[in-house]
Amino acid sequence: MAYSFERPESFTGALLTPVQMAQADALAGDTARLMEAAGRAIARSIMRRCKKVPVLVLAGPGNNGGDGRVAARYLAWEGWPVRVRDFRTADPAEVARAGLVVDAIFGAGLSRDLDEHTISLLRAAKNLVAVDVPSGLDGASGQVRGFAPQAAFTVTFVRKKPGHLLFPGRALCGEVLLRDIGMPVSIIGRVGPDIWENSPSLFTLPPRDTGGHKYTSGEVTILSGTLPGAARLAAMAARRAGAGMVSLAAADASPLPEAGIILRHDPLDRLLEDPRRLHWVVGPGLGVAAAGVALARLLQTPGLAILADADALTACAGTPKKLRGVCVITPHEGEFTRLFGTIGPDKIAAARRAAALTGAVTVLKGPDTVIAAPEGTAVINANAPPWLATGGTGDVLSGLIAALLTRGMAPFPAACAGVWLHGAAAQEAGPGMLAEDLPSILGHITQG
Ligand SMILES: NC(=O)C1=CN([C@@H]2O[C@H](COP(=O)(O)OP(=O)(O)OC[C@H]3O[C@@H](n4cnc5c(N)ncnc54)[C@H](OP(=O)(O)O)[C@@H]3O)[C@@H](O)[C@H]2O)[C@H](O)CC1
Ligand SMILES: [K+]
Repeated sequence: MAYSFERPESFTGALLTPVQMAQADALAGDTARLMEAAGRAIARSIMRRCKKVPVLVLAGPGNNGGDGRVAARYLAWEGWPVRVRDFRTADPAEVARAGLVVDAIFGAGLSRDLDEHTISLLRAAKNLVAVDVPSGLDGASGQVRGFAPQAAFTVTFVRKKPGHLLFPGRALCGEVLLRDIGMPVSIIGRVGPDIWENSPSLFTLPPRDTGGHKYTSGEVTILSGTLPGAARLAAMAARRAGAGMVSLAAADASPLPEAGIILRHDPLDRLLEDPRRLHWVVGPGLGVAAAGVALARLLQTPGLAILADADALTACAGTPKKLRGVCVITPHEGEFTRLFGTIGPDKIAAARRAAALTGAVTVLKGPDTVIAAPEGTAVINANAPPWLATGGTGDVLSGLIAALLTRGMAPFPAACAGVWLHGAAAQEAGPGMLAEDLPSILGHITQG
């Protein structure tokens, strides 16, 4: 059964694949009315955002082309100089002369790579607005079929598509304007979205337990090893994000961490004797061999919530079934590839495959992080600024998600919340941010 969010149909963060969009169209059964609304929305967006210049609409053979033709009619009514050309006979020289090109060649019905003629047309455009998606962009995966142009903005309908959020699609679309064209919400519900854009609407942060003591807020134990700074960053994030107690478990005599973090030198078996010690982070800076041994030992103990990251993932390279029993995994692309093989052209399918194989909520990190649940629900995150891609930020994310687990969140919403809050904290920190700047910001944005 799919993970169920509250208000799933009306929530505009639901994403529809091109196949699901076609199903919705078929169920709605009134394409002409929807196309009229779509064309009007495109024309309005252009009139609001662009100076009045000669417009050339490149129209394809399907309904994407139909939307473009309707848009041309509305623009002409408003006195805009506009011409429509069938993409098969259009001339690149004419495209190059246009002040604005409306790319209505292919949308959801793209079925193969663009041919040379279509590529030469789209390459010639100097200023382009895309209808639904830039032609050549696969709306399901964000991948390019041969070529796709850079749009100034993209006008899409009903719900965004995964390809608007996944790279390289996200960059090619420019700003994505989502327009309501009167598709009944009940039809979206019947199609059954199973991919979502991450946002606070997907999760509820539990209130901090005002009447509780440090153990009722949950304890996180983070294994520390060869690079103790990584475990410390995770520990700082976990403390700020509301874990009641945070322990660093170090086999050797590591230097003292910050006040407030408990350092334990006890062997793992001894630590596991404490029944309150339920939440574990294994991997950041631990060393691959130590991580493999510790993970195997933790997995022998029933009832633990284990987050595996970094060296714990590398320790399972090529044998991902060793992760069975882990609750959340947070691989970046390299770790993912070592575990499961190449991501391939469909990042959502890859994350789903990994989640199904391991039984763990899979956070496939990147500028377009995908979070997948073992039963297949997937979420794409789009709030991470580019400066979040710096050393140590992954350790912070691990500690943050572990803290949310100790606060009682289920693994999937905890992962969604962690990824979103991580991006929000980085935005607040601004360019030039260091990973160690994030925990203090998390302190105030993770209140329930
Ligand atoms: N609910 C909505 O959101 C609505 C969206 N609308 C718009 O409709 C399009 C989808 O329309 P559709 O007709 O299904 O598909 P396309 O317009 O994208 O194009 C399909 C035709 O294009 C041919 N095709 C596909 N790829 C290529 C290619 N690389 N080279 C040449 N020809 C190609 C395809 O041929 P086949 O051989 O595959 O059949 C089709 O002929 C959506 O994007 C919105 O813009 C509606 O207006 C209403 C509601
Ligand atoms: K298009």
